Amino acid sequence: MEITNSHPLALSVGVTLDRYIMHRQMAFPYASGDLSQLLRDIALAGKIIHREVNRAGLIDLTGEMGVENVQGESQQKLDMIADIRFYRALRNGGEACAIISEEEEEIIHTGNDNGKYVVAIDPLDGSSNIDVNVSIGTIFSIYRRTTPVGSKATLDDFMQGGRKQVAAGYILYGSSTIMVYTTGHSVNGFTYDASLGEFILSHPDMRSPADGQIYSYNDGYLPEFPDGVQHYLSECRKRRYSARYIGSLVADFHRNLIKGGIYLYPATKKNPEGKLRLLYEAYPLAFIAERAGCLAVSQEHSILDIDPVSLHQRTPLFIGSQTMVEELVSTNSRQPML
Ligand SMILES: O=P(O)(O)OC[C@H]1O[C@](O)(COP(=O)(O)O)[C@@H](O)[C@@H]1O
Ligand SMILES: [Mg+2]
Ligand SMILES: [Mg+2]
Repeated sequence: MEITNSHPLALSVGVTLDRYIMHRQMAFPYASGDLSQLLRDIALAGKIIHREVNRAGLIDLTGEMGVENVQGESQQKLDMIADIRFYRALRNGGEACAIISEEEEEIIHTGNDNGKYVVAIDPLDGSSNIDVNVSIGTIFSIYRRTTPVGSKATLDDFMQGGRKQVAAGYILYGSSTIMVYTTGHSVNGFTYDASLGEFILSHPDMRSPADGQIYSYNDGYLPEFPDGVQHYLSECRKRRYSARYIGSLVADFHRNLIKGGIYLYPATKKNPEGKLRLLYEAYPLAFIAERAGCLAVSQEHSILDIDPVSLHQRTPLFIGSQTMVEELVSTNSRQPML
């Protein structure tokens, strides 16, 4: 029996993340490969967390740590594990000189003062879903440092603004684990094949539908939402759109990115500035959203145009299909949103 290239037993495994990154790098003759290595380091940490998430119930990784993070939220064990795993992968990789994390109050210096990049990270997004086996994720944002290489990174390196991100992405630990990221051009998704230990290109050049029929928000807070938002949501209901809310931003965002939809988390009494964090939740997802044809706003402003002032600042977030976000904003301009 002759085995040819197209023989069903010899099907190609597809384009691995490593190979994809290498090819992309070749498109930039002056690229040093540092950003490529940093993306690989993040993927490595993602593989480790994939393993920990999958067996969390077997190795006592569920439940709370019994301490609170800088947000005043009770830290889950997996929040800490993910935080440590990313710190180690970025420290050992050598490309990131500093990190900010949802789980840490201050800037974390990795000791790689010659590293050219800084990373803002939500090591585990959707913490309330960890113990109940619902999709959770990791969100990351990368900047080229502005402080001199060789020196200690400072707050300035993280206060550059959303449009200065050089890369952003997320890893979704769901029915499959997928890493989605952009370096400012196309958005691509790579599904993890644990049997090979490789992320494989499964969602090339992701483009989101211009419109959608899915809306995602926590209905428990509806009475506190501004009139403009309540009016928009009642329109969605009238049109019999589907209400879908997983309670993990990454998972709700990913579904809406693929199917068309909108995720809303306005300011509430509990979170008058909004709940989601600008630097490691809103900025990176807005960077991806805009490159996939979506919009991300807070009130009238694009999320990427909000000036950063502090490491853990929050923002209202409305993100999703262009037509839906535009309609929400115009509904707002007719009725006060906040
Ligand atoms: O429980 P609520 O108020 O609906 O908030 C859910 C939102 O908060 C988050 O869990 C915040 O992220 P973390 O889990 O990383 O703290 C989002 O993932 C999610 O969309
Ligand atoms: Mg989060
Ligand atoms: Mg988190």
